[in-house]
Amino acid sequence: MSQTKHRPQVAIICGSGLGMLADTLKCQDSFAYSDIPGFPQSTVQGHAGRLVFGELKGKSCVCMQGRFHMYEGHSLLKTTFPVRVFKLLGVETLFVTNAAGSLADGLQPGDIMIIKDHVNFPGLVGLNPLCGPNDDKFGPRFPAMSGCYDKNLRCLAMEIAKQLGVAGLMQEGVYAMVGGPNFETIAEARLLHRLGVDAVGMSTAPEVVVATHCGLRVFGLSLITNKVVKSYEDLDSVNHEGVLEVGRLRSHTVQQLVTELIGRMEINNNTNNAA
Ligand SMILES: O=P(O)(O)O[C@H]1O[C@H](CO)[C@@H](O)[C@H]1O
Ligand SMILES: Nc1nc2[nH]cnc2c(=O)[nH]1
Repeated sequence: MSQTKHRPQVAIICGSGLGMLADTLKCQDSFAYSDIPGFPQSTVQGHAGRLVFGELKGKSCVCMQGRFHMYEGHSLLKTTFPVRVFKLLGVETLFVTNAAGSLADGLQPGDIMIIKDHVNFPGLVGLNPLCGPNDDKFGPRFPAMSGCYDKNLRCLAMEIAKQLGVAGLMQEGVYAMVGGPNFETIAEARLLHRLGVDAVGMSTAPEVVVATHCGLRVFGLSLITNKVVKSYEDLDSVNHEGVLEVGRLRSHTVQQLVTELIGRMEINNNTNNAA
């Protein structure tokens, strides 16, 4: 903390290809992950590996330009370590963003899904960052997850989208985390679709679990970068370059939305409030 004057209230985790969110911060102090004791290193293209502090619309923020994924070989405790650092820095609200594939017919590449809820597939089989001795300093042994994506922030985001003229690109939906790093087989895609999943990715859920455990308010959005192939007749296939490209194309809209939302949201409201 001696290295920066910023005392962040809001933390932002940038998804694949969404690192430009950090560029909007004013009066930046930036630190390479390699210079921060205990921080893992980013190994994925499109995740720069920098922690950026700065101001956004009068609010003090910290932005992870690059997140950690389970498939990189990090333990879940490591992938979510920054969330607990944010809590200790005094952060109240966590913004999580990701790139995801769409399973829902109504979600097209370039659309933005406000995350209403998630299915944490690794968590369902015991791969959960909260496994092991509970640290009561952060939260309870058995935290509720039924309200982990704040309803007020979701509503405010839709209101802002209307004002920005981008409401047509946005809808709420359910995100599922799978382990990766391979993309889905067609049978897996069909299974996820039948289970009611709208978008799938390889991140986010563990961060949200740890954030909710320690009482952070959470807002999440998925940039839809591709349709997940669900038909044996479909010759399309997804690749990481294409994922990053959609991030670049939608960077301005995502930046506008996040900036406005941070500017207009109330701070000091640390209660979980989801429908
Ligand atoms: O979830 P983020 O970090 O946005 O990245 C998504 O994009 C990558 C695949 O292209 C995977 O890492 C997936 O999780
Ligand atoms: N698992 C998964 N992750 C993604 N990240 C971006 N697109 C996808 C996808 O189609 N599947």
